[in-house]
Amino acid sequence: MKSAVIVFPGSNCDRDVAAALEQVSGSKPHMAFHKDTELPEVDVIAVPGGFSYGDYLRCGAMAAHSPIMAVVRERAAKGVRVMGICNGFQILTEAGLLPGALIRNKTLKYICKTVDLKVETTDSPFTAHYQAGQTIRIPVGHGEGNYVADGETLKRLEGEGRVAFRYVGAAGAADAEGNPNGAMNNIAGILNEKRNVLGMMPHPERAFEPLHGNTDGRAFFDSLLESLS
Ligand SMILES: NC(=O)CC[C@H](N)C(=O)O
Repeated sequence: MKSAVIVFPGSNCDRDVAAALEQVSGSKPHMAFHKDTELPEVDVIAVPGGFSYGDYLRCGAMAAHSPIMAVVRERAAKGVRVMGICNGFQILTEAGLLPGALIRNKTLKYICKTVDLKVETTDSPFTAHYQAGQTIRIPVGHGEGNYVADGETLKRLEGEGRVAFRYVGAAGAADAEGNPNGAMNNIAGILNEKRNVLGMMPHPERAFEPLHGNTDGRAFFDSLLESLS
């Protein structure tokens, strides 16, 4: 599995996601800079978390217009798997690669904690290694993770099984109690129509190896590897 990680000024999860990709695939990801206008042939592109361009004007708004994103858009259209984690999810929505938007958390506070997520679909190259309906624990760290979309978009996401992960309460049911940011329909992660682009606010790369205290994110990367074999 060949991969690339996009590095913006202010990215801070680029190395974490690169470490997970390297461990799972055995090959070092190509680290691409925001100003680059080319990428080597890769199977997977990671748009990592962080504070690209200092989160001005909105999280992800400026990064979405950086030169490398034209290449990411092109590759996504060709079916390359593109994952946006946290700030990466914000960038992919700002770039129009995923529908909806991420606005400020309902508490107006930055939230950093581990949350329960329900795996809503295993029909994607990012989630095939989980069990449908499985509850996993993954860390979040964001100020603008509140997913919003118009009614028509939500209906399509739900109807087409494109909600990948949902925040759940302690009992494993989708509910407001487990939802840290106020996201509509408790949405934590979504897929595009072709299911090769995924965005999620929680960080699977922060729950990847035993040293992290939790390995529930590992299956995310294993799914990608397996989808390519
Ligand atoms: N960890 C992150 O990617 C943070 C995302 C973004 N800067 C926010 O605060 O919402």
